[in-house]
Amino acid sequence: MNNDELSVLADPMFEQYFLVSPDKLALVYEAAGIRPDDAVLEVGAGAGTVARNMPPCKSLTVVELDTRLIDTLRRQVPHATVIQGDALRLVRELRYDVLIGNLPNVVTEALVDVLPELSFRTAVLAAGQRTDFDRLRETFDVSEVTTISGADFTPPQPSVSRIVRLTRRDAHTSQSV
Ligand SMILES: C[S@@+](CC[C@H](N)C(=O)[O-])C[C@H]1O[C@@H](n2cnc3c(N)ncnc32)[C@H](O)[C@@H]1O
Repeated sequence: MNNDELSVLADPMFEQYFLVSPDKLALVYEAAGIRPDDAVLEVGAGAGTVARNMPPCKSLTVVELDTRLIDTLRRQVPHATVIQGDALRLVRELRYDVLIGNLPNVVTEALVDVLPELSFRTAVLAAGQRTDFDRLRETFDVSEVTTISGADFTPPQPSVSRIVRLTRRDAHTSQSV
């Protein structure tokens, strides 16, 4: 799927900017630390530009709210389980080791509130400059991976987002023992 086709699909009402920068995608995959036996969940999967090159894993599930994008996701990521629905509900219902998300900022804010209740190992999330991750530091190691904006996306995203990595502290401890 080329950039013109992605631009036609994008709906600003849903803050649909699709991450296409190979360099930034590589940083997302590296930060996620996906292992071959991991179940991976991507929320707000858009047109599948992140999911289509996800590193090998046991299973890949992608969630997207916009019904218009579901057929595109099925075509772009044929090996994934594609679910149409609300990420805020599905993150609680599904089981996964790694969570990846680039949701609208208001949805990410709500997602951050529920993260401590969930049982994933690592999350890599795009977030606005104002999203406060400090409240998660008791439960997670929090680090900023990079920023994404402008031509990293198709169509270009006017604002700057941060890519933030969260690793559960107890998962970190058990790996290093
Ligand atoms: C900025 S786009 C990112 C798409 C893709 N992850 C990427 O980086 O190319 C955000 C996506 O989240 C979807 N979205 C918005 N609210 C959502 C929700 N509550 N649950 C699931 N997806 C949602 C939008 O339809 C849109 O496709």
